[in-house]
Amino acid sequence: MSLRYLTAGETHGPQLTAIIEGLPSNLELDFEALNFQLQRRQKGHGRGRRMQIEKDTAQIVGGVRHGRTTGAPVAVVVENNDWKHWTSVMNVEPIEGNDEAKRRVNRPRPGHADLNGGLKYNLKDLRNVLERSSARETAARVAVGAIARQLLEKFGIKVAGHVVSIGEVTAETPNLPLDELVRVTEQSPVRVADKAAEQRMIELIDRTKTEGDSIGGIVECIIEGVPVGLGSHVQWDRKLDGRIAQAVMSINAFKGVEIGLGFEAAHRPGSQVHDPIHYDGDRGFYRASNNAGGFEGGMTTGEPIVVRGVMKPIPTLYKPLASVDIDTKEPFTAQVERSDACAVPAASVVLEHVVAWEVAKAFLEKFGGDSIEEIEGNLENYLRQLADY
Ligand SMILES: Cc1cc2nc3c(=O)[nH]c(=O)nc-3n(C[C@H](O)[C@H](O)[C@H](O)COP(=O)(O)O)c2cc1C
Ligand SMILES: C=C(O[C@@H]1CC(C(=O)O)=C[C@@H](OP(=O)(O)O)[C@H]1O)C(=O)O
Repeated sequence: MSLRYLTAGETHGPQLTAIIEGLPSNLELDFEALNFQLQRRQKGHGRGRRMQIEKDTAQIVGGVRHGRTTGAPVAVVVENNDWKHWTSVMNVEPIEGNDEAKRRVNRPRPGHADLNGGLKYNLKDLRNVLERSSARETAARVAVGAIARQLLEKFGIKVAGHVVSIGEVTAETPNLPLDELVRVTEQSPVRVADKAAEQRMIELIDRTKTEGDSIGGIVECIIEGVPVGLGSHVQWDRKLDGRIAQAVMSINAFKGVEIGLGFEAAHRPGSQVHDPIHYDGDRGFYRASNNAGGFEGGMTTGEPIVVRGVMKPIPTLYKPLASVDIDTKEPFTAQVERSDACAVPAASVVLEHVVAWEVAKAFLEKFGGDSIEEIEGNLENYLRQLADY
């Protein structure tokens, strides 16, 4: 059985729940590291008041004993602290005249899931759509991805992420070793290593917020230490770059994805795109450049995986756009719900974890076994085969 997960839960409900199936036994989990990733997702300049209410921590309520996976499904819960402020809104049906009716959503926000979800599911209170379409769900996905990340780390695979740009402000990306990039960007409120760009990004976010507007950006994830040959060229749905692209596009508000050079490849001749092949007795086959971002033929090349995602500006605007009241069909401005002005730094953490999940899944497809020890043996055999090639 391949690795899979589902999440459930509303943004203002009691909790988010995730069930992961297909993890091997004997994976030692570092709960502190898991919660550290959840807390990283909450940070970043431009987020709204909700992030001061939440202190995300994961409770593992199945599949783990004595700090190690047992091979059974792993169940993870992240509680919503905000639930206590929303119990009546969530539990009492809004009817004309009651307090809950004031929180009914009937003026869909352009750019959010409100109108499509209301029409599709025949829901007259668009809160029923909002509650699940909210990116609160990405807390559950980071919890799940953080477990996948620990599996990868067990085999020497490292994951990092950072912000490339916010609006028109682009950060210089210094050529730092991965650990150093992680350390430096972690201290930045906008997750960049470029101090001048950081300042301009902060000013841009503040200005945008004051104007009642929102702003998006570009985030990047890098994964190092991946062996050659994860994914496969033989079938469309086994191409790992394609699977990563789907995962990235599934993040709320992500509207584009690039691997390696990405869209820039369209502007260059082949001689300035493809990565020449070299061989060294110690390293084996390697590339001096990595324009391919770690993929050829849907398979990893052994070079770092480099994935970029584009986040559109947040849909909820404090100066709302034109909308239509779904009751009267009269023109109205869109509903204003509490909102972030910019969540690009947080989104970089989500990106890391959805990509880590896909890589872990492909890793288990290739080296899978029911226990960590069995996987270690399978990986060792494969590395020997590569060395003898
Ligand atoms: C970390 C994160 C935080 C977000 N915060 C908000 C927010 O506060 N307000 C909002 O309207 N949208 C927010 N979004 C974006 C919406 O969830 C998203 O636009 C919506 O679900 C519609 O989906 P789509 O943009 O992918 O079409 C956030 C997205 C992410 C990744
Ligand atoms: C709760 C989170 O993000 C939320 C994502 C979100 C949306 O519409 O996507 C809207 C806001 O919800 P609220 O109105 O409750 O503040 C964000 O805070 C989170 O990231 O944990």
